[in-house]
Amino acid sequence: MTGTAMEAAALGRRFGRNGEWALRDCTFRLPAGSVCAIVGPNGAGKSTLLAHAAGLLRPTEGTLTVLGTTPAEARERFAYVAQDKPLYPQLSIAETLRLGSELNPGRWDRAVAERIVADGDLDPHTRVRTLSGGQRTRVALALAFGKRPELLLLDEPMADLDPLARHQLMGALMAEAAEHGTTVVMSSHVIAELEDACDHLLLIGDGHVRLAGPLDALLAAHVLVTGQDGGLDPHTVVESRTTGRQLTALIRPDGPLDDEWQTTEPTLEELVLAHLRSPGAPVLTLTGEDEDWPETWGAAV
Ligand SMILES: Nc1ncnc2c1ncn2[C@@H]1O[C@H](COP(=O)(O)OP(=O)(O)OP(=O)(O)O)[C@@H](O)[C@H]1O
Repeated sequence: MTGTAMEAAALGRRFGRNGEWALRDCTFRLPAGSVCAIVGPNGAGKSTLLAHAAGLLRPTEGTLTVLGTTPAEARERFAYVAQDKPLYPQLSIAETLRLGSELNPGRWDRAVAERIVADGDLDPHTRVRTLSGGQRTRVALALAFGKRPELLLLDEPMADLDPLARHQLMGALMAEAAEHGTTVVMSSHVIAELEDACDHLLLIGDGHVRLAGPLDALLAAHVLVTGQDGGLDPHTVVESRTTGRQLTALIRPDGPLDDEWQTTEPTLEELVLAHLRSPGAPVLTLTGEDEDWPETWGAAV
């Protein structure tokens, strides 16, 4: 078993004594070195989860550890880029990076931070307050990368970047993860950009973990079936639609399928959209360490 980058056990968080639960009963484990996408609808709890991992919020119940310890103790070993990318507006980019270097003595990678800024054609003397949203994101990512963290926590990092910048920074992110074994955990609503980049998925809905595990295993545990509207027992149906007598469904097979079904493996987008449209579908958590998988077709828990 590889090391663990993040582990939640029955994690729950409510805002206010009688407030709604933003997260409830969340249990998952993320191996070190993985690149994990956190997806889910607006208000699902993605930012709340990342803020707990960054040590900015305390659980109401349960636990969340990062890099094998508490977020407070791991503080120097991870970097967190919040959704609103807070930076000091009065500083220039160069001063911002210098601050990054002073706050991270012994681990600051000046070259990597400066390269990310230069790739965006940004003049280091520009004041942060005059930058566009996407340019601020680039500086925030430069600060995070420069820290040379073991774990990068990114809350919708690509949301305000143009397609070219998004592609280039995503590439930089992947190269970083591959070269240094950095674990990356990022929330995103842009599913298409996650498919090639991520190897783990955490789908959160209404504060609960709905899908968790290695992407390959989660995809392989599902099948898109098309055929005459017949029974799908004993398989688990995540979502089904009928047009005339034709039925299309995303299922989790519980054994071999009848020959009359046409089957394909879903794309990540199909998997995520089907679960978003069917919030009542049973939870599926795969560890990737089940040796007899996929013969057992995964274990629904
Ligand atoms: N400081 C807070 N006080 C009260 N409720 C909060 C607070 N922060 C978040 N919440 C609530 O917790 C729930 C989860 O919010 P969160 O920001 O984690 O969702 P999200 O999945 O990141 O959403 P989005 O995709 O819109 O960014 C929401 O119902 C939200 O209203």
